[in-house]
Amino acid sequence: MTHLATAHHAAWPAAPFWQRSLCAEVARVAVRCLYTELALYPKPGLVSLVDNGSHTDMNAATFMRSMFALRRYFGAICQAGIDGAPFARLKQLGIEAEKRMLKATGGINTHRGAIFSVGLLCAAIGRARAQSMRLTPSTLRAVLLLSWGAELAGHTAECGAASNGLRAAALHGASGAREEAALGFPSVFEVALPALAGKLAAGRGHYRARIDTLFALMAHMSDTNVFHRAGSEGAALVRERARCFLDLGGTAHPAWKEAALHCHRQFVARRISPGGAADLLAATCLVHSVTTQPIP
Ligand SMILES: CC(C)(COP(=O)(O)OP(=O)(O)OC[C@H]1O[C@@H](n2cnc3c(N)ncnc32)[C@H](O[C@H]2O[C@H](COP(=O)(O)OP(=O)(O)OP(=O)(O)O)[C@@H](O)[C@H]2O)[C@@H]1O)[C@@H](O)C(=O)NCCC(=O)NCCS
Ligand SMILES: Nc1ncnc2[nH]cnc12
Repeated sequence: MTHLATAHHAAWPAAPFWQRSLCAEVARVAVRCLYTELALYPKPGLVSLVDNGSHTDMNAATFMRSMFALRRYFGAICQAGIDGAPFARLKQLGIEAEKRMLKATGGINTHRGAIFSVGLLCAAIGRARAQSMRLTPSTLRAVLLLSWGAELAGHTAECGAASNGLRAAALHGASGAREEAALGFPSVFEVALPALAGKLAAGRGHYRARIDTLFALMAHMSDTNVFHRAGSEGAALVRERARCFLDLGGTAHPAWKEAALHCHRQFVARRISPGGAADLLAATCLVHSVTTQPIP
């Protein structure tokens, strides 16, 4: 049994064995997906094991410390889903996780969005399994919205909160993580997951399929990180460059890596960092993993 599973089993001795096993596995897969995202390269503007992208305040080690700090959170929020916990409980777990993230990173925001998006999907996995539902993309999306859709809709207009995402919404009319969740993660279930599954089915391999999926997310979604850092012009550039990459065949093009590296340099020169797309890539990999590979 992995260290994480042992630790999880020790943390929740009261839960039935199947719940402890599920939560330990979901936590393992969630952290693996965050690492998969970090390790992917080239990833325009984003931190990887190769360089820090558009960031001066964080690097791969910062993200690794953050992932380690979150290793139990994803299991705990999956357990909350199993228990049928209300949104308020999920939010409490997320806020506690944010504090652990900030302590581990010295105050740097590496995964606030992932704590929210990946956390919610871990809760949906737990809820679906507690109701003996097969883990399919449609059942996970339905469980998410049926269980917490009303509260997520209310969360989009949280008054009093100050955040880059809410400022981007006010300044640019951008939608962000809140709206994405309230709609049941359309960028994941309607764009990224079909892209990932399609590229894998086409024999593209996991590495290139993930690159194409990241560009599909950048071409489609409203990323408040981009609006916050580079305004509407920056957001338009991200969409245009991503669509151009995909229109030329994505990673099927023989010079795809040079094109992606050029895009990376362009974004770094403008301090553009599509952190939301990075989070939803990790979320997509999580959903793909649990819906295509049986969880013990
Ligand atoms: C719901 C919250 C995430 C709050 O959202 P809000 O938009 O109000 O606040 P932000 O602080 O701006 O967080 C949004 C983060 O979500 C990611 N994101 C952006 N657009 C989207 C999108 N369309 N869909 C999904 N996710 C999106 C993105 O997160 C990633 O980027 C951050 C790192 O990049 P960086 O540029 O460094 O970001 P900053 O440090 O903010 O900017 P600089 O100062 O460096 O320039 C990192 O967070 C990545 O994860 C956005 O940043 C959430 O805070 C909330 O309400 N939580 C409640 C508790 C909870 O989580 N509960 C769990 C279950 S309910
Ligand atoms: N690799 C990454 N670089 C910058 N911001 C991110 N947010 C989530 N993953 C990220």
